[in-house]
Amino acid sequence: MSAPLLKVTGLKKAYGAIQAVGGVSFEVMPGEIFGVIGPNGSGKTTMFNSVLGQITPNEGSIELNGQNITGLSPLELNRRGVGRTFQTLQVFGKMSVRDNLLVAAQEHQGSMFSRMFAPGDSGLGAKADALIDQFRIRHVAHKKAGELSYGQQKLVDIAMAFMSEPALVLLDEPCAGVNPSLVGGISTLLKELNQSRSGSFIVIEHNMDFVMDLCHRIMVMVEGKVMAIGTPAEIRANKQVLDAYLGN
Ligand SMILES: Nc1ncnc2c1ncn2[C@@H]1O[C@H](COP(=O)(O)OP(=O)(O)OP(=O)(O)O)[C@@H](O)[C@H]1O
Repeated sequence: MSAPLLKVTGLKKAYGAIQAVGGVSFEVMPGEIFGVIGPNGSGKTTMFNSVLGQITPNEGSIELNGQNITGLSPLELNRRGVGRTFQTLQVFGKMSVRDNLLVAAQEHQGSMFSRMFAPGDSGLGAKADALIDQFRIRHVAHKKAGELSYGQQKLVDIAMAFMSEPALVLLDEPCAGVNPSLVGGISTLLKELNQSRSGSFIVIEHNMDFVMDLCHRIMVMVEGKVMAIGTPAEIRANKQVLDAYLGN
C-alpha cells in the first residue's frame, strides 16, 4: 500500500472554552477524493483551515508526503502543492474569466508585484486555456467574471485552484448556493480532474447525494471529533452516524 499524501495526527484547536477540533486524525491517500461531513459547528472548517495554514492548531501534526507542514503559511503550502477553494466566491468580478485564472497562477508564483502588474499572460496562457476547455467555459472566457451566473463563477473559482497544478486541493462546500441542476456537473468535473490530473481532494459539503457519489472515503465529524471514516456505503450503514447526523 502506498504512503499517505496527507497525514493529520491528533489535531486540536480551541477558541476559548470551545474545543472546535478535539483530537482529529486521518490520512488522505494519493489520488483519493476524501469527503468531510458533519453537523454545523462540528469543526470541519477549523480542521480545514488548520491544514491550510490559515490558523495554527494548539496540538497535533500535519504531514504532506512525509514532511511536517504544521504551521506553514498558506503561500508556502500553495508552493508545496496544496490548493483550496473557499465557501464564498473569490473571483475578481471586473476581470475576465481568463485573467482571473492567470492571476490565480501568479499568486501561486508568490509575487504580489507580479500579481498586480504583470502583463496579461506571463506564459501561463496555455495552462489557463487547458482549464477553460476542461471546465467547458470557453464561451465565457473573455467575459468579466462578475457578469456570469453564480454557478459559472463557482466553476471559475474552482478552476483557479487548479492553476497551480496542486497535488492536494481542499474544496470548501463546492455546491453551496449552486443551482441543483449544476451540482451533477460539478461532480462530473471533479471526477474528471481527479482522473486527468491524478490529484487528491478533500471536500467539505452538506449535499449528501453529492458527497456519497463523489468521494472514495468520507470522514464524519461530530462535536470536534471523528465519529467514523469509511466508504460511502460504510458511512450510510453506520448506525451511530445515522443517529447523530444522517438520520435527521
Ligand atoms: N474564529 C472563531 N472564534 C470563536 N469560535 C469559533 C471560531 N471559528 C469557529 N468557532 C467555533 O468552533 C466550532 C466549530 O466551528 P467550525 O466552523 O469549524 O464548524 P463547521 O463544522 O465547519 O460548521 P459549518 O458546517 O457550519 O461550516 C463552533 O462552535 C464555532 O462556533
